[in-house]
Amino acid sequence: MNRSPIIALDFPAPDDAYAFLRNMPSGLCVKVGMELYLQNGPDVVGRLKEMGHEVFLDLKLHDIPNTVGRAMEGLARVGADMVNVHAAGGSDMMKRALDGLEAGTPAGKKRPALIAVTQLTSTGEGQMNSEQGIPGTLLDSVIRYARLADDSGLDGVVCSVLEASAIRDACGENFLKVTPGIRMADGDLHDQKRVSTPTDAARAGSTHIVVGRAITQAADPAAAYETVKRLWEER
Ligand SMILES: O=C(O)c1cc(=O)[nH]c(=O)n1[C@@H]1O[C@H](COP(=O)(O)O)[C@@H](O)[C@H]1O
Repeated sequence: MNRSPIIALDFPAPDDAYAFLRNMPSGLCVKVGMELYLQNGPDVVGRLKEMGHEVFLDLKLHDIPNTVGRAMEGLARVGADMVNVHAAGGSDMMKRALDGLEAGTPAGKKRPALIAVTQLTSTGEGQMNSEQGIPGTLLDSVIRYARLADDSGLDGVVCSVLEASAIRDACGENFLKVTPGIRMADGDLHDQKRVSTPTDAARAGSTHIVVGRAITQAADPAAAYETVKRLWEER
């Protein structure tokens, strides 16, 4: 995907997403997540592609290797540019996901990029320690998952901006660091815990930022998008 900010189209229905996009610039990077996809199916991805947008299909698959591999084989035909799994599913699952994507990608088409969620940006360190039973720092857990994803052949990870530079050191410049949890300096955090601004994301080495409510719920979403894009590109 190109490096423009990825707008999370977290809407219940395709018509809501299309209405939102009517007032936005063309040729965007957008994200279709569970809310839109699970209620409406794959057509929305094809339609967004026809409209000229690049699409990150964010379904965060996490199941046994065979199930994820076969699901990815099907998803490869949906036409997204990027898809994801949870790194916690393990190395076998991630390798099967990649094999499935490769097997399902139609001849002559580019395989969608495959990235793995490390620790959700809504997770804090105390919660990780007590609820997931993972001791140590959140940064250590994220780096561990990033290395596992890299060793499994994936193209990158989803992480917060706070871990992006350490992942660059561990996995290299070209390994994707897709960072949600983006807020303007005075923005509402909502349910996110590990947040940063577009400026800090650019400085920390994020390769992509994912921005939802800071744009979609702004009074003027097009102006909010332009501000995010300008700050992100002023790297
Ligand atoms: O995989 C994701 O996109 C994702 C991973 C993560 O750790 N945190 C996270 O917020 N996301 C997604 O990024 C978007 C963030 O939305 P906002 O918090 O509204 O900017 C949502 O669509 C989330 O599903």
